[in-house]
Amino acid sequence: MLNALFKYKLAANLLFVNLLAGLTASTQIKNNNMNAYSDNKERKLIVRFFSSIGFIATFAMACNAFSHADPILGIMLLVSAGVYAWAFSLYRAVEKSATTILYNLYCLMLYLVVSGGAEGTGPIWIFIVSPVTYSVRGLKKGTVDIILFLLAVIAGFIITDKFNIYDYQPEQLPLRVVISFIIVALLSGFYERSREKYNEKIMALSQKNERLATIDHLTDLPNRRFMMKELAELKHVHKKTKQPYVILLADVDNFKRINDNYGHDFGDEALTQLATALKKSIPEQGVASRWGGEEFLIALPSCTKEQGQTIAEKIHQQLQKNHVRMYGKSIALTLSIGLVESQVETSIAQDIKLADELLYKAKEQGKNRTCS
Ligand SMILES: Nc1nc2c(ncn2[C@@H]2O[C@H](COP(=O)(O)OP(=O)(O)OP(=O)(O)O)[C@@H](O)[C@H]2O)c(=O)[nH]1
Repeated sequence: MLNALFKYKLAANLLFVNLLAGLTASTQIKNNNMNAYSDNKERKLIVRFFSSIGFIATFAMACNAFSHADPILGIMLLVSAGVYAWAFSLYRAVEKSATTILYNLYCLMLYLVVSGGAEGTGPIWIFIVSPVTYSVRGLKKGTVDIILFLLAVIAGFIITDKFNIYDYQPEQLPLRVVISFIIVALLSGFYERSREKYNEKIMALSQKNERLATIDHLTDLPNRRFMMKELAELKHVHKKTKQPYVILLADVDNFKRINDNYGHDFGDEALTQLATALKKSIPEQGVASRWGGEEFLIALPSCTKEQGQTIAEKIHQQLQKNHVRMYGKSIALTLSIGLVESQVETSIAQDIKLADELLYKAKEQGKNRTCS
């Protein structure tokens, strides 16, 4: 009878551990999808999954304990099932829910160790602990928790032996359970470590791709795509707070001639040095972007038309002072700029169109100037 019970519990335990491994693996597959990556969402899913499984398992075990005339075990399991149900309801407070699930599990496991559970098979359940802990806590916190839990289990076995609370048969069972637990914990820890490393790599790759998608590779300035997002944000804030901002649309003068006279490489170098000069000339909260070709769009948050004109003037002066130098050749770049202060009632497209018109006015008026 005891043998059958032992096998049944062992099988149930294995099924449980495999289920947890499966869930962790499916989480990892989902995490591979860079667009859908969200640690927090996955964590919530894991915590909710564990609390529901915990509730179902402990509730079924409680019914079983009552039917086998073991009311104390039955009550303990019922209390535990109640705590799991409560943890499930804490879905949004994910940390609180995770801590509740874990410590409820530890208490129940320690009780099973000390009391022996049903006919001395209680300790078999402790193998659930390491995969649940790592999935919920992560590698570092999980390892600390598992070590503390293991020490408590060893203390539990010593206490049962010393005070004869439960007489384990065969006598070697506690030692074997502890050794197997350590092996399972090490394997789970190793798996969690590779999973975390893999996730870190994916996150780094995702950030790199995101950066590449928003940065112009020649000048290292944000690209047009990034600037469109920035402008949308500025317009949104402007509409809410009425705080003005300015856009400068700048075009390099006679750039075709520079390319023709000095070569394309020199032209590239000129654009790179121009980008550096722009970054130096604008305030820290300003954003200079490469709008396309030899055109640059600069956004100046919390800035009036007059302040924008001062900054545009600074840009003209900076370019006059710092010539582009390469292959022993040196030339002064000049820019024509269209300046627009954003209005609440205008759209981003309208602001850019107006800046473009003003830029061409600057070209018509003889270049190397700002029109607003
Ligand atoms: N070297 C280099 N040249 C570029 C790049 N992008 C655009 N250009 C060149 O910039 C030049 C722009 O010429 P235009 O549109 O005629 O303008 P411009 O010569 O500056 O004349 P204005 O705008 O009237 O002052 C073209 O010859 C493009 O090939 C780039 O990334 N590198």
